[in-house]
Amino acid sequence: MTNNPFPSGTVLGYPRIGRRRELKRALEAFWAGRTTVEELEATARDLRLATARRLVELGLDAGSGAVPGSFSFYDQVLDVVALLGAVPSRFGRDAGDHARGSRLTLEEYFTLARGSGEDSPLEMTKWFDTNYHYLVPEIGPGTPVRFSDDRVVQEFAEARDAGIVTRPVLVGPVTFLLLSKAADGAAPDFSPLDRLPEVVAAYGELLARLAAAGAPWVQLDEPALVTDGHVPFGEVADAVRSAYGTLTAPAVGSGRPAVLVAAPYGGLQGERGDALALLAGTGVEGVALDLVRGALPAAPLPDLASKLVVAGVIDGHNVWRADLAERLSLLERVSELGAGAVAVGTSTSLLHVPHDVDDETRLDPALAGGLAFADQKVREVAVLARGLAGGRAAVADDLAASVAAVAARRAAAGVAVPAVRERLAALTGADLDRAPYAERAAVQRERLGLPVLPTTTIGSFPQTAEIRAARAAHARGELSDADYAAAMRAEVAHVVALQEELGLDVLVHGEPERNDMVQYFAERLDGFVATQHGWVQSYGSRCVRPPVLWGDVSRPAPMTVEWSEYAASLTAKPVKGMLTGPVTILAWSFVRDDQPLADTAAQVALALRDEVADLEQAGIGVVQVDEPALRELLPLREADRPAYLDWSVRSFRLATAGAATATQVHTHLCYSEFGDVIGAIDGLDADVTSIEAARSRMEVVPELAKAGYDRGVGPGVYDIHSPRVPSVDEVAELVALAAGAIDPRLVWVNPDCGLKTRRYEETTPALRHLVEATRRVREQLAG
Ligand SMILES: Nc1nc2c(c(=O)[nH]1)N[C@@H](CNc1ccc(C(=O)N[C@@H](CCC(=O)N[C@@H](CCC(=O)N[C@@H](CCC(=O)O)C(=O)O)C(=O)O)C(=O)O)cc1)CN2
Ligand code: MET
Ligand SMILES: [Zn+2]
Repeated sequence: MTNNPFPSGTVLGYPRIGRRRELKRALEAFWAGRTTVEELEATARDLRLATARRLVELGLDAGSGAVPGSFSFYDQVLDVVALLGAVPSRFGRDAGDHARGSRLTLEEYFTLARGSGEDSPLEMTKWFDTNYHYLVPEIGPGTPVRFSDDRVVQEFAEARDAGIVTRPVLVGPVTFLLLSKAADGAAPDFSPLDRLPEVVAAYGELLARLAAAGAPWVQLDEPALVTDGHVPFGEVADAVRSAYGTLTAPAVGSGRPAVLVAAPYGGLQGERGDALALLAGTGVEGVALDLVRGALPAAPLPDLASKLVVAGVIDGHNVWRADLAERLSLLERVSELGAGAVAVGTSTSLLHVPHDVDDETRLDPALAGGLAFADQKVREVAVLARGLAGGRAAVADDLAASVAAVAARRAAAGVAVPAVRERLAALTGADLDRAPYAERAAVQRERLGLPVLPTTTIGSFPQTAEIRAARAAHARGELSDADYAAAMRAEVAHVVALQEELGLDVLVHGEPERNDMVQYFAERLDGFVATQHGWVQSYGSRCVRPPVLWGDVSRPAPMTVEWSEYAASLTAKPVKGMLTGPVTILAWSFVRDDQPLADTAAQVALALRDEVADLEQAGIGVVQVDEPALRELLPLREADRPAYLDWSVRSFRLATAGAATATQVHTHLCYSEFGDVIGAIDGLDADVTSIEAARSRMEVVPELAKAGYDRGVGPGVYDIHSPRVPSVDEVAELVALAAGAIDPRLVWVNPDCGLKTRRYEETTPALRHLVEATRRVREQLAG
């Protein structure tokens, strides 16, 4: 190959939720039974075509496969489950349907994602180091696997008929199986990778059909290749050779599209092995490299001579406008690698960024000028592609404008605030330490007077339609500040009364006033700005609006005190103040890239430290600092992990170590495989840690005990991600299991996570069962 097939450049994927969250609304209307499946399909088709046309309008070629076909109704990993018909047996799919290779209905597809009745859905977990969640496939020796779904082909044909030749994007077979878990009941030595040949055969069938439909390219995403995971590199390498050897072998079918393997989220050349050399040695026609997170390969690779390299020089994961002159220099160095052709691309799919900065009419123009959301990034790609082909002179004005924008951002007022920097510089090790735990525990026991197995919740109570409507009306100016505050106080009073009635021990105010646990704080801290329309998909139809952390962070005024204080005034029981921790605030924001994350985290931590002090001043004796994203930011490469764990733990301690000995500090972690961070959990030095545990049947508790953890622990006793109400027996069994795995005096009883996405219909009985189950286990322990 000597010609660049994508002279306009390309992007690895594009947001699919819609500029105004059209897909979210269509999905939720369908799930609620308000619309038909035909209406949902029609909305999705309109969205796909509008997206393809927009990408062409922004500069991508319409005829070559430069436009990615990256739509999904729910999740791209679930899409491969559907492609393979790999439905776990508990969903009771008809074997005849599978044998005929018939497509899952959309209803069946959504049942896998959301469960139904007593059927729990597939587990959900974090997609690499992002705030996107995918559904975890369950693959056993007997799980059906065959080509079952031609949706990808239909979507290609639909765009083709509208005049746009797209490049279908799918998760690749190796990553799919590495992200799968072994189905329940599989032998201990079974690995999902054992099913690679059948999975690859199904992809082969898909490729043949895409070729027949006229697709010149297909993109297979293999981000697992940029991580140091639990499967040894040698096994991964064998899988890659086998999968891509088979898929590109001349013998397959009547033809196939050219294959582009994309490796977003990091570099392919790891300490355990070189996955770039590995891919270069296969028959794939192209490799897409993440040159934002990953380094440029140090030496030319002869095997690339016949291949396309898509150089991912535009950051798909953050929102800063690029210095295009500097990016063009990087592209010129990519050209020296000896590849057959170099096309300009993004480092990752644009799934992680909002649609369009131009929608943000309320942003300070100085800041807006430094931002690039998805649409701006497509334009950046197109400019670089013209620069690469035609030389710098061809795009001189664009280069100059980008350089000026980056310089202006760096120099803007508020980016470096001397008072914030001086405070940071004056910190010492003593600022990270509290009194020894034994001393704290004794004083806190005295102060709080809690029973054994204290019960509590993780913070939020249901965000009802009324709460959201009130906030929306307030934002539109239709509800005054005073009326909005009164409505939220009424909600707090209701939540406190409910907890009293249920008999919980440590109460919360319920967080009704928070639109989101990160955005709420960002809106109250200097150095951040929130967006109006900057929605990003988190999972399924759920979205977040990550704030932009652009400057030095400080706290102009207390952020949460009035709410906690009000809740405490309504009850004699302890009320837990509720803050989001520094690592999570960073992880769920778009963060400045001009200083180490550790420094940014420390600034956020200092603001939280002041908030903790103000809560204490107001008489609050228990403060929870949530760090659900602690595991999420864990670097994908082993070598980078110790430094991360060091700064992240320090930032949490900086936020909390100012607390008095008598103040009980809690933290909360969820969405985690905790094995890799057990040491860090201990290092946080919180008095109590609540942690997701129900789906894994408390297995984290013995792990903590084994690691010598000897402070309070609240393993979640029921999964809040499903509407299912757990029975008293079920909860009692889990509480007893936890109390048997660690000193029962350390055990707290709570749900797995906050209740904001649930309804009261489920929440009230579930918590009633939790309290009753705890009462039973207390009796057993006493007797
Ligand atoms: N940032 C973040 N990341 C996280 C989590 C989290 O809580 N926050 N939790 C984990 C799981 N992820 C989640 C992500 C989103 C939601 C979620 O519930 N999102 C809501 C939006 C939450 C929000 O921002 N709400 C705002 C805006 C709500 C809204 O859409 N309002 C309507 C108007 C409503 C009306 O008029 O009635 C509109 O703007 O159109 C508010 O309450 O103020 C949704 O998609 O529906 C839950 C979990 C991990 N990552
Ligand atoms: N305090 C927060 C809540 O209950 C913690 C959520 S962790 C994603 O919603
Ligand atoms: Zn949580």
